Amino acid sequence: MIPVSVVTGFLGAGKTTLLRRVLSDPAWADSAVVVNEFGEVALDHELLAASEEVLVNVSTGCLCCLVRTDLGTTLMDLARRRAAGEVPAYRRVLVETSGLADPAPILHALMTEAAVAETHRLHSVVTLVDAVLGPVVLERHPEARWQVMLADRVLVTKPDLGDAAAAERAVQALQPGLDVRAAERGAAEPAWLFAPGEPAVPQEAVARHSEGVGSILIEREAPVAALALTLWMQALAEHAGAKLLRLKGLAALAEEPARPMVVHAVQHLVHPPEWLAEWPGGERRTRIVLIGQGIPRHFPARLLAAIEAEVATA
Ligand SMILES: Nc1nc2c(ncn2[C@@H]2O[C@H](COP(=O)(O)OP(=O)(O)OP(=O)(O)O)[C@@H](O)[C@H]2O)c(=O)[nH]1
Repeated sequence: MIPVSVVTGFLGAGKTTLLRRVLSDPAWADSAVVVNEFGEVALDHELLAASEEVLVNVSTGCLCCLVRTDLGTTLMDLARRRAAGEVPAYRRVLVETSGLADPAPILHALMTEAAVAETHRLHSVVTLVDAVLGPVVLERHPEARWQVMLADRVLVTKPDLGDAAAAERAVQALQPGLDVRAAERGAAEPAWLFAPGEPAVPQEAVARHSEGVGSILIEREAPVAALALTLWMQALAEHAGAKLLRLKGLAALAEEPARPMVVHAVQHLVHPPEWLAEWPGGERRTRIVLIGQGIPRHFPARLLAAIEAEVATA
């Protein structure tokens, strides 16, 4: 039986950061990782793959809605390749769900779908709650509440930026007595994170979602001036505020087009950019995904064009 652990948590809570850290530990590098993202392009896959030699499978779309076909097929296909020696003999599977996933149908499928349940065992569910936005997110988004209610343990992330104790109280209000710890940038003990849990079999096979959430893709062939990009992200975070659930992507800067800058924002919080050593797949193109609730479709691209024009004339 192959143990499967589910890593969940709302958009931008720090799931990819945690997995990168876990996979850099030699004792945990023999894990297969299945990443699911919401949005039109998959970036986590590139961020993870760019940093580590791991198995990554991606499906864009919502795993909890595609779960019958996608997750089951992915796990069975991986297991077949493992048995055939086509991929390393991984010892466990870590599933990173999309931030918008209701974990109930995912857990339901893992535990009840015959072929999967015969070869895989649901081992544990760890949910990430961000210390900055966690309490508000838990109040506003049903997916985030289900993620906590179905967790075996919760890791509070970004304690360096927010009130970890308040986030823990919000978590305990949903599941009193839950094992909660805080760690910065995924620096939690993997043996604790992935200790065996007692996942409940949820009744729900159908996902429950926040209303009106959609993704917008910004693509650019020409590099963008660093100042324009920074001003655009700040303006979006300030003006779209809570409607901007997530922004992330790879940007080609006019000042340094040879390597991609990784940009991240979560609601009003703009994280400092990071750099990748090279463009994944060699494609030097800015690709930024916004996940929003009620953001007009053309607003982000028009705002960027207006700021670029302003910066060019300054
Ligand atoms: N200061 C600080 N930043 C963090 C911490 N954990 C994650 N981040 C930053 O938060 C941003 C989002 O982190 P990700 O790991 O991409 O979050 P995610 O949950 O995988 O995001 P989605 O897949 O879009 O839901 C990145 O800029 C990270 O560097 C932390 O503990 N402290």
